[in-house]
Amino acid sequence: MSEQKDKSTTPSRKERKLQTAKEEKKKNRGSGKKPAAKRSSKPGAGKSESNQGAAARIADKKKPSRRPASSGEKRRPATAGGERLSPAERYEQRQSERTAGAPVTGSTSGKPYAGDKGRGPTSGQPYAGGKVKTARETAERDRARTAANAGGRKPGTAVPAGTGVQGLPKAARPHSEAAVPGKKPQAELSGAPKRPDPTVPTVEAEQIKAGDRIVVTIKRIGINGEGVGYYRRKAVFIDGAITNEVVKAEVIETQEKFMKAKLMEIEKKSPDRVEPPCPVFGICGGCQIQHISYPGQLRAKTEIVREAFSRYTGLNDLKIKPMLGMDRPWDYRNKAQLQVERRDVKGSKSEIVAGLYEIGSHEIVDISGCPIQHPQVNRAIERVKAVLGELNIPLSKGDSRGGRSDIKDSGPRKGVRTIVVRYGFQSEQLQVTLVTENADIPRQEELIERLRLELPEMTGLSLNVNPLKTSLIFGERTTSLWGSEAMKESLGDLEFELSPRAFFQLNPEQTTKLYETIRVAAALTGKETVVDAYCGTGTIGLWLAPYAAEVRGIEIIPEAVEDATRNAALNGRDNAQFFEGEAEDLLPRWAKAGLSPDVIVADPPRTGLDRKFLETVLRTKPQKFVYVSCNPSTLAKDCKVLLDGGYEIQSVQPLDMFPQTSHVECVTVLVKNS
Ligand SMILES: C[S@@+](CC[C@H](N)C(=O)[O-])C[C@H]1O[C@@H](n2cnc3c(N)ncnc32)[C@H](O)[C@@H]1O
Repeated sequence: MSEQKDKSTTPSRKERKLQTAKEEKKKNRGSGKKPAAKRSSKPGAGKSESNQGAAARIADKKKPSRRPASSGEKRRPATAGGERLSPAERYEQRQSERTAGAPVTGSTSGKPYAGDKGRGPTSGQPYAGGKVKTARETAERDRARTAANAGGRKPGTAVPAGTGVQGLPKAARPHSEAAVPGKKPQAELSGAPKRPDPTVPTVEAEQIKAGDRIVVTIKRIGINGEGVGYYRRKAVFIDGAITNEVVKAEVIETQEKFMKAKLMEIEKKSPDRVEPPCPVFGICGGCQIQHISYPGQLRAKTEIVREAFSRYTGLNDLKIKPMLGMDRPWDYRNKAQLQVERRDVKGSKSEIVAGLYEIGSHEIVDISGCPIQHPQVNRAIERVKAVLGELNIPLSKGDSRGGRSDIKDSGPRKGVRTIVVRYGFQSEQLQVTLVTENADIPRQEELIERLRLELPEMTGLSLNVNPLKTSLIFGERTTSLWGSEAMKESLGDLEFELSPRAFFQLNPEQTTKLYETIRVAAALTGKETVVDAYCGTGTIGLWLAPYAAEVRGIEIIPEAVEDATRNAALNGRDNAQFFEGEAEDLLPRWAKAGLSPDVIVADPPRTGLDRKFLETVLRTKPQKFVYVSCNPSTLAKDCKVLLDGGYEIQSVQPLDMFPQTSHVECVTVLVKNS
């Protein structure tokens, strides 16, 4: 009994320790200090209080967000250059800097190139214009997904994000610098397949599974802007990695001939790496290579062209002319086609979001203030959004009255699905087209009145009806709601009228360089018959007409052909005629009827030339074939057919029509073998 009493009144050693800790906690409460027991259990115990405080501040600074990281969320530490942050984290970090009133980093407004600092807003305002909430949501979801993926790896190969290859058990390390201390990581050698080092444990490419981590040296930039390296001769595609970088990446997909991997860490950073200025870079699918300096982009694109020709034609030492770039590779797009959605916002009614689909999904990413679109285009999009919201015009997405396209059987889809805005850099005219599921838009008079008031530069408002669930923006039917359906724009000495559905090059500054390159390449003497295939509104044909005997254009969109015919008259080019039809159908018919063009210029969509069209070229044998292409792969494949059919390549001139994206335009001249 007494013993029992003693036991209950005399604290045990464990209880005493607990009591001391409790007392210390109580003492420290208010001062913010951690209990000594806790402090001493950490490495670095014994540091002075001021050191502890400094360490805590640095850690705080490194937090990309002011929001506390949710439990279970794993954060990769940011290096000084920020290169370990995912785009979503980078976005969040920048957002918190901006909210804190810090200047927007990297503004080189008015300077040539983005330089190594990237580019801030030319207008001196943040890009997102305060309308970044939706992008932030997407960024958060992206981070949550990353955290979820990190938790779902297989035991044995799983390593927490940030631990890199060293976190793998030795046997599972595919290319581990830890495998043989002091040795160069084998993966650094992996790009150039060399004899395997027998002292390094190796894992064959076939054994690699999703979730494994590998170290790869990036050899080049691929056609979609991804870094391309090799793991034991197998190609690895890694988004966000740059040529000559050594990166740690987590495999996300394995196929027989290639793997896809996610960039985890950069071991050796390229001097071409810059901070992408756009907050939604890496989330929105619009740009792919904002993280590469502009000179680096031009080099990468030249390599894309070289690689395509080498792969598809076998021409390994083809001479490619120096890329024609821009002095200021921003604000260049004269047109935006953005999907719209009405979203609920806590505490207020709803907001309208306009943007592009997130990479690999049907979620719209808000791209307000897009840095590659002309500021007038951005401004017009904001105004149209505001008016649609103010008048409560039904939208096809996220609008219960119209049915929701993202919810099955939620009713018919009715309402605006896309806003299309095109701005004339020379004419300063603005064309606005709303693409809807049906032509039945309510409050049309008010809509016209409000838009005219908000956008005095608007010269035409049209409605295009596209009821189909398709990736094509426009439907067949366009009606003018107000003003002139076609807008005016000029290039060089030429004036053009452009209907809403008609193609017009997106980058006017580069377009004049493109057309001049074609003119010089065609080297016309005034005697030639020229075919302008895939002619759009007749721009190339009309550019060449003064130097040719006759120009015939072919175009599939009827309104564009009408524009081209009007444009010929407008510019007094009476030796140019334009025809509606498919190039692969009309050219053979003309050839059959006896037409024998001296020069054919073809500027097809990304899919390239139709086989029937190519066969007709080989049959009619023009002296010169000028191939204008925005897709090096289809260009090179089609050139192979022409090379095999008796042509040779005279010149390849790449041109940067789409800075910050991986797209590249090329003018390739083929001549008949003598
Ligand atoms: C890349 S754009 C070039 C337009 C024009 N050359 C220019 O510089 O503005 C391609 C054009 O080909 C048209 N097109 C697409 N498929 C076609 C086909 N099978 N036959 C004729 N034209 C076609 C498109 O409507 C578009 O106007």
